[in-house]
Amino acid sequence: MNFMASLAAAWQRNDSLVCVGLDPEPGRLPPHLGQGPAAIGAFCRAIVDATADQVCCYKPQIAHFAAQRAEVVLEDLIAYIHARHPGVPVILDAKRGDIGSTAVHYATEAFDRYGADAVTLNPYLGRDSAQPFLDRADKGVVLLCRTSNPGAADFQDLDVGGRPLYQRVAETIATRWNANGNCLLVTGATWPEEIAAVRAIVGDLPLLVPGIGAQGGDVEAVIRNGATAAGTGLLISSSRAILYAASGEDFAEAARNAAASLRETINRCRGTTR
Ligand SMILES: O=C(O)c1cc(=O)[nH]c(=O)n1[C@@H]1O[C@H](COP(=O)(O)O)[C@@H](O)[C@H]1O
Repeated sequence: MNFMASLAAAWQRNDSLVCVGLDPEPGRLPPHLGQGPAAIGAFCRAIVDATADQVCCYKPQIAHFAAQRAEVVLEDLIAYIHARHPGVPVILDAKRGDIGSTAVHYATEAFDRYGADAVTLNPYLGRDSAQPFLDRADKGVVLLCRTSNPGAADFQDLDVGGRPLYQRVAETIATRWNANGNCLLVTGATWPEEIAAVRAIVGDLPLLVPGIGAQGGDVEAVIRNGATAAGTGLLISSSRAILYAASGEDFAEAARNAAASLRETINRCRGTTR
């Protein structure tokens, strides 16, 4: 099944728009797990097993693994998710972006080495930098549009012919880069007005929305401004608020409760609470 179809199926099956970000931080692992790559693997597997029926996808962030020499742990983790929780897609958060001849290798890395179902990209270098990813029609290509961080406006809001750059990015990707129907955009939860502006431009194109939880984004505003008419179209991502809900031996149970609570809040806002 291609990425968009498995995402739609996961939205439906788990009645969830929650994306759990897998961002293991060495200083925040539960002490009883120890430290190092093996502890990172055990931590992430426990989080996944505790939350898999509450989510529509996972999003491991590559630097959190690579910085700890745990790339093999990341490979094994993505294989583990596919084997133990089939149908839950995995977005590799790598924010790649380079000239085409190098981008080919980044695409191979994300999809063939790591086995990710989708990957985040920075579109700054333009169409040819994204083409090796766009050509993988079965995979998702998640492009930064209006990011969640405080400095997002520095470049993304610059006026380009009467409209801010991020709106040009949204329009160009939705109308010209999405020939295979495999594009998504990143719009931070911390900027709800910008989410509404992007939604108005891109129709039902899915939006990855990080910034809930630790960054303080408002779930209700995200749903109001970003949900499609069908009440989906969003992957609402939270990492630290779920991963580090507790630091003791109950960390996985606490993560499950945090993910379930976010799912409930989202579903209340979109009116699908069962
Ligand atoms: O592409 C991303 O995932 C991303 C885009 C963005 O605009 N803001 C953003 O925070 N992220 C990522 O989403 C995660 C947010 O983590 P928390 O703030 O702990 O939920 C981090 O892994 C960020 O790298």
